[in-house]
Amino acid sequence: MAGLYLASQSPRRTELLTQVGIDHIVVSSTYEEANKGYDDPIEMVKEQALGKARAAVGVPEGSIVLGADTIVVLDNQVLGKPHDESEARHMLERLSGQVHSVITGVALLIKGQEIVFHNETKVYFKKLAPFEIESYIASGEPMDKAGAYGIQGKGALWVEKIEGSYTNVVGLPVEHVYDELCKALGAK
Ligand SMILES: Cc1cn([C@H]2C[C@H](O)[C@@H](COP(=O)(O)OP(=O)(O)OP(=O)(O)O)O2)c(=O)[nH]c1=O
Repeated sequence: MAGLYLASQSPRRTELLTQVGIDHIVVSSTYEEANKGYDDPIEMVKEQALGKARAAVGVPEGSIVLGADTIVVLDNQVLGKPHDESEARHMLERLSGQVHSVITGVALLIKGQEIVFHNETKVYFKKLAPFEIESYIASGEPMDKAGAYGIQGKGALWVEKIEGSYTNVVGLPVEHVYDELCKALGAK
């Protein structure tokens, strides 16, 4: 397989690819995310993923490039990464006791094609007490994560159940990525 370049600074995405044995090289992307101006959250994450992949830096000709973008959607409203603690508090208060979707858009640039898809997981959140929200924010965990929580960390305490892919919530639906890679490479 041609080399796979992951255009992402998310530690979770490289960990997930490593976990399942997909060799890759992490590179940066010059793409600037803009979460505004989209009516459809799915179109938004797909566009952002494609933008990140297209703007990958230092990728040799003929390589495979992967870009991804993850958001939380509650009542048709997009929750990205909180800018500060008060935004994180507000997000967690809104998620408390509710069901939301985590949507990841993925773009694969492979053999001259742009393959773009998404994956959606429903997450059922427990009701959070104010002291739980405060101690969670004080832990620092919410700050670099869409929706201000990490299911792979202390945020696991707030999740009652999920419907769909777990890895998708963490930031990259690796089983879906693997299927698309196999299809594109004619391996399956
Ligand atoms: C909901 C959820 C999100 N997240 C993370 C995954 C993503 O890293 C982040 C969403 O932000 P993204 O903008 O998708 O990604 P990023 O800025 O971290 O990295 P890059 O743009 O360079 O690819 O939220 C978790 O780690 N756990 C969770 O449970």
